[in-house]
Amino acid sequence: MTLHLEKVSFTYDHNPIVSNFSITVEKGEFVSLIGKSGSGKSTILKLIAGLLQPKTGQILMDTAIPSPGSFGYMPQQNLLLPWRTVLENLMLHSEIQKGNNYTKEDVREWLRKTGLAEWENALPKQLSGGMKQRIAFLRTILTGSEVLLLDEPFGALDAFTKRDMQKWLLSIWQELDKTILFITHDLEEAILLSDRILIIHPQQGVEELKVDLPRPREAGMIYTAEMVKYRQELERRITDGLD
Ligand SMILES: Nc1ncnc2c1ncn2[C@@H]1O[C@H](COP(=O)(O)OP(=O)(O)OP(=O)(O)O)[C@@H](O)[C@H]1O
Repeated sequence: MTLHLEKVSFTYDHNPIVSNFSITVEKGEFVSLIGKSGSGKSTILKLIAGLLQPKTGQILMDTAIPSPGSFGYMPQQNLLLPWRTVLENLMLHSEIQKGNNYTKEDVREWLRKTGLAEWENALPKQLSGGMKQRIAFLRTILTGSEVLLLDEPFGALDAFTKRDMQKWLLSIWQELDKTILFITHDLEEAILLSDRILIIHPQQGVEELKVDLPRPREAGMIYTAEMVKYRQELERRITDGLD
């Protein structure tokens, strides 16, 4: 299904944060949102997730109002419950989300597939930052939603862990056939992961850059001349704003 945001606007305390914002995201696309701090990226994801209501405009899946289960939202903080093991954290949606029943065995299968089986009984405090983000991402997948909304999932990780996570995420996404909207401040990350990058200009709108690099993407691509060209183009567009 195709996600449409049509002339969506939102204000906090009468301050316009998102103005007349329109985008279309096709099923299975990987789309990144970048823009200066405070440009409204997190607000846009929260509007799509249904955590905030647009003041005007509408959000549609094809032509219908999305159902509550359409989106899996991963906020900036991973929000794993500290008293629950990895397995118990991953069972959460099966326990609380009507119509989304999966078993512990299903979760174990996911943990095996994603190389995390040995962490099943660990508590969040025993996990590294990267490992916590992997579990939080798995939990987002287990919502069963077609569209995953990921708010800067790797922002707090060191460069090496980040590289591992990007590879891991791409390998899972290639299997999944899910749509991903991904916020990042890291231009290389946006280019390496995305089919398209949306550059958010506060109050002015959105620009788009299509990334025509072949898939599967390899980490080594960040050293290519093409990557440098995309990077320069992005930097220019973020800094210049819209005419
Ligand atoms: N709960 C809130 N109440 C009032 N203003 C808010 C609230 N949350 C965010 N804002 C304001 O809305 C604007 C957009 O915030 P948002 O978090 O969407 O930006 P962002 O582009 O995701 O920023 P960053 O890249 O720093 O995460 C900012 O000016 C912020 O101060």
